[in-house]
Amino acid sequence: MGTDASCFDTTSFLSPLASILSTVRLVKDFTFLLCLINIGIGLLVFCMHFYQSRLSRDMEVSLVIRPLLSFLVVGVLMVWGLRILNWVWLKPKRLERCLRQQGLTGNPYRFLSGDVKESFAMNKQATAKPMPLSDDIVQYVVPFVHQTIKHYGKNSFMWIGPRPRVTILEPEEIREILTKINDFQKPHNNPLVNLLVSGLADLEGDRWAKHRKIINPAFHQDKLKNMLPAFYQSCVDMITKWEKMVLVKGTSELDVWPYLVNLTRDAISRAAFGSSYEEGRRIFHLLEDQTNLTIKVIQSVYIPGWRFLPTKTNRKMKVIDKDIKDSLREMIKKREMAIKAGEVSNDDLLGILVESNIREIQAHGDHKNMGMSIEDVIEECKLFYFAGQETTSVLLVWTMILLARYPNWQTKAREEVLQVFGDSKPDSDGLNRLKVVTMILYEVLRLYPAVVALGRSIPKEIKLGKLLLPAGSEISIPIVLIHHDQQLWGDDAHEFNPDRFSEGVSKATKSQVTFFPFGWGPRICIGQNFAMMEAKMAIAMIVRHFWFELSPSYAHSPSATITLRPQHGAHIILHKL
Ligand code: HEM
Repeated sequence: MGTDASCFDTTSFLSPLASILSTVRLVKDFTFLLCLINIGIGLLVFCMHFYQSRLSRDMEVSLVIRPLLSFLVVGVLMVWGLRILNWVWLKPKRLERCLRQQGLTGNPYRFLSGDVKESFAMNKQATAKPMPLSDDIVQYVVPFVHQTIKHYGKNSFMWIGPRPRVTILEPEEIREILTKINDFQKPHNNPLVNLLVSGLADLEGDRWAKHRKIINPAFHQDKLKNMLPAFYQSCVDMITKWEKMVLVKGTSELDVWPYLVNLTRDAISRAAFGSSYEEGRRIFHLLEDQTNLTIKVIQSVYIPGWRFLPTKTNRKMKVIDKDIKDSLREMIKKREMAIKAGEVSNDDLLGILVESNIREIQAHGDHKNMGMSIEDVIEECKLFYFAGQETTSVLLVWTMILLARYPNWQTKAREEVLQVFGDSKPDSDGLNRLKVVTMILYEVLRLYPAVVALGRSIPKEIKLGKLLLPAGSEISIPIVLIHHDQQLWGDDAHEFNPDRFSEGVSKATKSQVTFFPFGWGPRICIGQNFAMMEAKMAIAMIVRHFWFELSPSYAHSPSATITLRPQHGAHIILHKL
């Protein structure tokens, strides 16, 4: 599924969201936090007075209780005060000293908000109007990171509120961070984001390993083959709509973005829930409503515990959450029973996941703890939607935009597709043989990575190259910057040139970690083959049916809002072939 506010240094897949949200709210939240503390103190004092008066009236109280109560209150206040002081000032200053002593530079710590305000302002300015039609997007997509590196150099850090975040650009260090997953963990700053997504992308340690092991089989290449009909049907539905549009004049102008979003939503609904597709779709719609509500809540105010208050939105969210969980629980139970009774073939993600879970439990002598609980499976199903849907639609939309801008590559893709499939239905062998289409998709992922940055937290002091990173600091790996680095990719780093992948990824990267749109190491995206298969199917079907070009009304504005979306859509003119 942000770092500086704009760039979504994320942590988990969804951490882009987490980071943005946490940074946005920070300043406002502190005010609210103080209010809460004040109210708490008020209540405490009131209770004290109440007790004191009762005690003195009723029992002519002992002189022991009064000082004891006062002592208790003062003690609690002092502990809280110190904790807050440490959080907002002492700790950030200590971390800052530690980083500066090692030669890292960045803005001085600004009370509580750090670089957040500036970062947001720059982001707002960068997306206020469309950028020129070029693929040199870094300064528009992550303006604050770009400016920080320009000003302070590559060894720099920035402030996400009171947390310093060190930017890492060296491929060897990136390799180390993404390999040592227990030392460099996903940031878990915002509990509200867990309302939306938990599961694999958010777990650590043994629980992560257990879930990954059980979920892995669902994404094996041989299982993905069985999901092709789901991808195919979703593409046919979209192409049929487009064909109707071009029927009369042979050409039509449209914003393809919402159609591609719909395509990937349909594809994941079918692939995840197969026969229960309609119910799956309903759940995904509920999840979408839930996402919007959560974003609204988090962006306006964040108070610890706020989500438990019975506000209108909170109540609505709870109803949706219950609806989603009840439906998923019902579906999962039915599946479990059917699988145990040997009734269904398990071609969809849910079936394979449930089956793999049952196998894991049986392999450990029916020990339920060795598998995932129903609640765990529910969270993983929700995650498939989040992690898998938006990212893939982003890949497709930038592919269409770039192929519209580079008709020579569109022609090459079409020629290859026609040569491999002719008029027949794309199958998995054929999709695996699409070399040009694969090169194009890689180059799109290089220039426009759906996830623009990864984030990691440092739970314990750790050495990284020459640096000794203090516990409590964070790391940002700005994927988009590394993908556009001229020292790593050559002078044409900002240009669309799929040829650079003609001999595969290892050759193009010289086996360095310089291309990692799906992450890298043990926590690499579990759905990358799923996404690539779906994207190849969609692009193959589109280029076979249509020739397309950019509409004059297209406004180029890549914007890192959760993922790297086209802010003003993707206006394309379709021509029937
Ligand atoms: C173009 C499409 C996609 C892109 C660019 C993408 C990108 C990523 C990235 C960068 C990560 C690593 C995050 C990190 O290390 O902090 C990730 C993790 C993950 N992705 Fe994807 N993803 C895509 C499609 C999918 C799909 C289709 C699914 C599932 C249906 C999926 C499920 C996941 C999961 C579960 C994780 C967490 C893995 C773990 O922590 O073990 N992704 N993805």
